[in-house]
Amino acid sequence: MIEVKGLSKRYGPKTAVDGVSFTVQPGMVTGFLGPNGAGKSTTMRMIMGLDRPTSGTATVNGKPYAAHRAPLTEVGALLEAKAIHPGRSARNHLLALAATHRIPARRVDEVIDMTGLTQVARKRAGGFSLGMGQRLGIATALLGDPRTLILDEPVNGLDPEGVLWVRNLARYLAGEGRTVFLSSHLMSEVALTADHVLVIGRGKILADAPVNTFIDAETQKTVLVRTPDATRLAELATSDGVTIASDEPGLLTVTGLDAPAIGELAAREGIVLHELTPQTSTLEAAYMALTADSVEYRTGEPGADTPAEAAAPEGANR
Ligand SMILES: Nc1ncnc2c1ncn2[C@@H]1O[C@H](COP(=O)(O)OP(=O)(O)OP(=O)(O)O)[C@@H](O)[C@H]1O
Repeated sequence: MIEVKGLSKRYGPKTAVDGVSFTVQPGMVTGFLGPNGAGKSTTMRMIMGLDRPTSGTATVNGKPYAAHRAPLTEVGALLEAKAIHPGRSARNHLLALAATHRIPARRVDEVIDMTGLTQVARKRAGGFSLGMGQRLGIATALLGDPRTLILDEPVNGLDPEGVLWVRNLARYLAGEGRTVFLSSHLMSEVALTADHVLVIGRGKILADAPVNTFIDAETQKTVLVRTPDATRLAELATSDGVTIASDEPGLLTVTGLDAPAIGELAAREGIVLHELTPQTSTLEAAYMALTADSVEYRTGEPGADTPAEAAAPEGANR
């Protein structure tokens, strides 16, 4: 379990993390989402004792990281900065780490096997592709068979097979009762992997909820209706709290009424329906709705009149 209380980090005038409190529970995968520069990596680094908080506390399995006598068996982390000697082989890197943490050498071969690195384990890590480097980072995180895993962008650089592997691994580890905390920019991936999401924007926690609760809270349910009598149905369905949009003749997107209510209204009025489809909202839509005001680095719309907004400097936010 990870417990963070009132955690803040300031870099000079910049507040990277602003008094965040949350708990990451064992037995599930928690996704950590937020726009670029929102404070995800800084938060994870403070949990791992790599950055000193300006204020607040972070504990893993009940203690600050540095207070654990055998930290690698408590927490395994994949963080962005790679601390591996480029001339060393992956196996030797893991063996050296195992030796200094009293982890048996056979565990090195286990994690090499688990992460699919067997073919390249004796090659210089300096020649590794981004994906192989990620696998080695995950192997390093798993080395101590830790109860808690912190993975910053674990699918970065992985091919589709690698992405699927990380998803299955994260779910498997959570299924064993471990705490799995991972950040990702890939919303569809987080939707498939995580049970719970924490959303951070400009250093503050914006949401802390089960994935489905978060999606329901941040998005409006819509129903797609196809009918040759669209104008009449739209007139009959319009009331307080109901909005109807029509992007093409005969097609309505209804917000504020569910599919059974629309179907029953149509039946009462003798209106023929060709399609009645509840639209499922996505994690991406919920995330976009929530973080719209928290984006630090915003790009202009393609084809918009003012393309100069791309990579706007800090402080130029709206
Ligand atoms: N060492 C540092 N010195 C100064 N500012 C920093 C430092 N590290 C991070 N920051 C700033 O703190 C803020 C949070 O950065 P952080 O890397 O935690 O965000 P993030 O959510 O991980 O972003 P990304 O998704 O782009 O990785 C950013 O504005 C960043 O520029």
